[in-house]
Amino acid sequence: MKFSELLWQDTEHIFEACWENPFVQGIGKGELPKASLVHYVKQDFEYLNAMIKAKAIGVTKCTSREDMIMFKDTIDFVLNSETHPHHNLCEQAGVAYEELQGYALAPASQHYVLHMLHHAEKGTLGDVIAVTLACPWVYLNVGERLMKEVEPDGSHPFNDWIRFYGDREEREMYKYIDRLDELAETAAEEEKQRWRTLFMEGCQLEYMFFEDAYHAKDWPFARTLTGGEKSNAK
Ligand SMILES: Cc1ncc(C[n+]2csc(CCO)c2C)c(N)n1
Repeated sequence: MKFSELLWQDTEHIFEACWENPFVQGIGKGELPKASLVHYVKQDFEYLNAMIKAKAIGVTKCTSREDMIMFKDTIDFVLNSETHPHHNLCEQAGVAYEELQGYALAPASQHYVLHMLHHAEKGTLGDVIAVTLACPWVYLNVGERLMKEVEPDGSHPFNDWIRFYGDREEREMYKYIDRLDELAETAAEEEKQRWRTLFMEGCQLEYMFFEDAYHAKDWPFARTLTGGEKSNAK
């Protein structure tokens, strides 16, 4: 069995839970509360900044130009293209994108970001791939299922979001999967177990990201500092 098949076996139930999550189902139905959309974009803008940094750390773990290009292409993609689905959500929420940038992260997304950056910094090339792999894999899975089930057209409120993730060939993601499969062929058992854990945790964090966005779940108390300033404010 390929290593990536084992990853899928470990986490298929989490992919299923992501699909059934009310945020994803709400995208399909074209109905999501404004508060959920706003929370999602606020979190995701910062999450994507962290993803860019994690991939940049990935470059420092490479010994070949080919691997460097793989990370560089994702950085390009996140910087230049992944603003499209955000614009779609902002339009539906009736809020300017710029207004949702620069906020402090809520607990689960903060955990996701710190988890990703920590393991990218201290880990191997395989660790960087494993800790960032749930991100494209979950979105491709959800996007493809939405495409099939909803068959959205221009009149669907989240047509752009669904098509962005479900309607494009994810050659880039398969590069990471193939590379991790290749690394796994010669990796120590202990290292492979670590990659499985990192990927499984990434899938759980993807689920929590949808769940907390839907409920706009934030810190239990206002992030007010003595002196009255809010660190949550821009
Ligand atoms: C929480 C969260 N997870 C995944 C994505 C989707 N995504 C982010 S970067 C990227 C390319 C990296 O391989 C993809 C597919 C998102 N927007 N937000």
